Amino acid sequence: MRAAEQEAIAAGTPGFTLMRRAAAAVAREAAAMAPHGARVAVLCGPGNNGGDGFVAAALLREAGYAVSVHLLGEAGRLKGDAAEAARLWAGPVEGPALPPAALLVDALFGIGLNRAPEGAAAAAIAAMNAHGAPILAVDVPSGLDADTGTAPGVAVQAARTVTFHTAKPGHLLLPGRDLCGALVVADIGLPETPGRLFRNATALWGPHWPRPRGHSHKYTRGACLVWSGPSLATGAARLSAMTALRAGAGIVTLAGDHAALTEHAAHVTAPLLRVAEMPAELLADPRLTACLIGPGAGVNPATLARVEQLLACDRALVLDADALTVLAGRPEALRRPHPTVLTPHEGEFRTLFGPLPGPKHERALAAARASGSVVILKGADTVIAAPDGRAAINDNAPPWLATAGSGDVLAGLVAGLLAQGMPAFEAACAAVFLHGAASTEAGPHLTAEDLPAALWPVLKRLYEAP
Ligand SMILES: NC(=O)C1=CN([C@@H]2O[C@H](COP(=O)(O)OP(=O)(O)OC[C@H]3O[C@@H](n4cnc5c(N)ncnc54)[C@H](OP(=O)(O)O)[C@@H]3O)[C@@H](O)[C@H]2O)[C@@H](O)CC1
Ligand SMILES: [K+]
Repeated sequence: MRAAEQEAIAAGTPGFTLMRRAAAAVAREAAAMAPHGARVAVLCGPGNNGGDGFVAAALLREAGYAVSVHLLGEAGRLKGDAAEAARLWAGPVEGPALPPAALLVDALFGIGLNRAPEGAAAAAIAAMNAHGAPILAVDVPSGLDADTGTAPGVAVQAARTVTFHTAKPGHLLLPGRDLCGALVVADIGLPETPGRLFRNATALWGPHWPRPRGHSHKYTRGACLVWSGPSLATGAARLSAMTALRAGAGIVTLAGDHAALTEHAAHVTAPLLRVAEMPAELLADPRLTACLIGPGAGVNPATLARVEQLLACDRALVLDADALTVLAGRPEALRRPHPTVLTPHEGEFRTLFGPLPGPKHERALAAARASGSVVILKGADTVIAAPDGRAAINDNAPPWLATAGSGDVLAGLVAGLLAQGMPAFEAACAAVFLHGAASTEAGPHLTAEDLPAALWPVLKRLYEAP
């Protein structure tokens, strides 16, 4: 953000012009939140976030709102663009105590927050939260660290946050995403800056989406092997297999012992069923393009032996659940010269990689580098990280996706896309995004069994997009 701002300024756009554009977006959002003419209280801080607040206040007053401006600190100590902004505000500048108002604009701290708010700053944030009016946060809810999504102390709970140019990690990672309320990203005319950290969206992986052609047959669409758990633990692999088929893999094989396959046979029709003791018995088939192991597998020496056999093969591989736990503390064992995707939740992640420091996307990146694998670190704010340094934060998962079996569906989705030759990072990002979109499609009270069906309309819409 700072680099984009510097580049724009160097190219001839004054910083104050950027501030005016930012403030115009703030005023636009405020007008959408408060009835025309209503009282709006704007709380400004000592830096340029406060500057945005001053300019927005002037614009809102011009538009007919009854605006009061409150400053934390002394007007005489404002510098640069913020000082210029304060001069634009012709009305009185009051202390931080807030009057009754229909809307509060939080322009206290933005991306310049550098420590936990204390004293008067903490009190001002607490007073905003206790006020009762909805809060529109400028750039970042004050107190939230835009780089990490964490709050070092007290933070504003906004109803809406308007940020500029692009979402920051703190808007997407929890608890930051919840503190933001609805997120609006406003264009302020900054140049595109090359980056390696993304918000997960169709544009990130759409160009790699595998589209079957007229001459496709089931084996050219990719063949996927899903290793089953034993009898009475087969449901997880079944969910994965059905989702891999739905994702477009031409053929999916469920493999395991006879008793397990008997259970599968009672439930599914499309997947092939193969009795096998070890994956190597099936890897001789050259048409097989991707394998998945872990759902329902069990944490035991047999699972470890099967995982090691699959790691040694030359197919794309997804390791989930128990297949990750059996490799506790040995991420280097995952290094292989073929596409590999790991799908740990926080507990499995810690077991495999140990405690890593830093925000979620940095921990996922460190794990991706340590394992040479694409890591999907699951949660309500799932992060996808690649060993080459790319990472994406996903924010489209509804809370009702937290249900038994949804992880098995995700693993199957990744495997189905890998089977079709999609590159690992893109396949992982697509799977996480579509998983969230399918849960939104299915709606509250979904069960994991609903997800493969809910994926169908979501996938069909992908093909309708230009
Ligand atoms: N970049 C861009 O392209 C654009 C940026 N724009 C806007 O500028 C904002 C960034 O402005 P910024 O850099 O001045 O930082 P900002 O968030 O105002 O905070 C710094 C001030 O807060 C203080 N302070 C910090 N923590 C504190 C604490 N815990 N408790 C108490 N004080 C604390 C800190 O004080 P100090 O550390 O010096 O004591 C300093 O005075 C950005 O979020 C966006 O709104 C737009 O106008 C358009 C284009
Ligand atoms: K703010």
